Amino acid sequence: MALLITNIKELIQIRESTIQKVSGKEMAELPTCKNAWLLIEDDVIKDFGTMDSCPPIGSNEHIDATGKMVLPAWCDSHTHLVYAGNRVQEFEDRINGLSYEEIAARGGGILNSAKKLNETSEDDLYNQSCLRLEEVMQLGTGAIEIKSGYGLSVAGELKMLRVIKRLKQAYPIAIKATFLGAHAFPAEYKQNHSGYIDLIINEMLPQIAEEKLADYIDAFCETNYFSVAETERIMEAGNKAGLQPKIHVNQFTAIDGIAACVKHNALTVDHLEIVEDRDIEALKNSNTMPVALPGCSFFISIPYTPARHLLQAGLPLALATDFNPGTTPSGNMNLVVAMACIKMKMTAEEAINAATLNGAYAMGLSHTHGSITVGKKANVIITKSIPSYYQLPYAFGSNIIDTVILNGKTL
Ligand SMILES: N=CN[C@@H](CCC(=O)O)C(=O)O
Ligand SMILES: [Zn+2]
Repeated sequence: MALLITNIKELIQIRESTIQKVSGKEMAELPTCKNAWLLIEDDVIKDFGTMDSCPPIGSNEHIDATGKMVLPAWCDSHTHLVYAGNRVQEFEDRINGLSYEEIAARGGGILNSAKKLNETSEDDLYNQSCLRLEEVMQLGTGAIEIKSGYGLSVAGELKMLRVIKRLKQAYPIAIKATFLGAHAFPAEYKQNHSGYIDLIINEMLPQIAEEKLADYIDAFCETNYFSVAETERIMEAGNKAGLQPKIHVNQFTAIDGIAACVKHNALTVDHLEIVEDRDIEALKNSNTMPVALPGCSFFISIPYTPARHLLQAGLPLALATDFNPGTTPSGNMNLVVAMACIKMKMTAEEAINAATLNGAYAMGLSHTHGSITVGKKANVIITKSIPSYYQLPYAFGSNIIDTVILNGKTL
């Protein structure tokens, strides 16, 4: 089954397969091809070029993309899309003056979501999660990471990860699962941190590894959550079980967690709203990808990740949504790209690189996703007729998407 897209005004993010991520100054370059065609065969990109070399339409399915642009589907490397219910009440409390930390200290926040999740059946949780996944696919996301972390009990964490497994089997989007048992300490372990970490390492992890339910391991390394030493225990155990770390760190405070993450070969360090020079030094010459989550900064009014400092230091950066009920109830990568340009002063080229190729790297998927490359998955967005790709951040909030194609099939 082949699909030929012709007369593409601009084919965006065309790369050789050897490029797995872009860093520093390289992020300002977004290779494109004007007046282009793209041939998709089954679920992969077969070839592309300029219209003067366009193959005949013949028996291929055909889309005429006159005036429209084509880019790789978004790669959202950090979400908590599987959750039960919502936290609208806390949103109202914050409007009325409480901070995220104050709400968490009163037993709200992550523990509130954990209570709801443990009272929800697996089927109900799956059905709620399907709706969110379908929504983000329509918004152009073609690869996504989903975390556990609202179970905080053996049964709850396994329930979340089994739901993620069912989503993987049911949808054409690429999904990576991350085990986030170390998201918060359940109330009964508040005075017994090592007891809860023992539960994670000795009870949860072996079952998760046995059932192959997770690809990565995560922890919330933060003041009042998991200390650097506690996070190191989690990372060590994860690495031993074959789960590479992807860690929440530097969201509210800088406590030298980033250096520890690099030491333990973390694939990503995520949030980084508060970054010290020593954090940047720790990331230099490492394979660890920093991930910014501007939707979280926007929603709970905290600083934005200092993208310009990271890029000036020659580091790469990925952008993701952080879709979750507490700090970011939105999985819209288009809005994330716009916020990165508007609030973090990233150029559209940098933001698109961060939300595609570098996002794919942040899920270990850059060999198959994140760029228009012969042999990669045919996951593309066809835009509406737009004057330039700057329309995306400029007309923030407008829907510029005409068609989403995942694994070669139109949604
Ligand atoms: N910071 C930790 N975890 C989530 C928020 C979780 C919640 O509030 O439910 C985040 O990435 O922002
Ligand atoms: Zn998160």
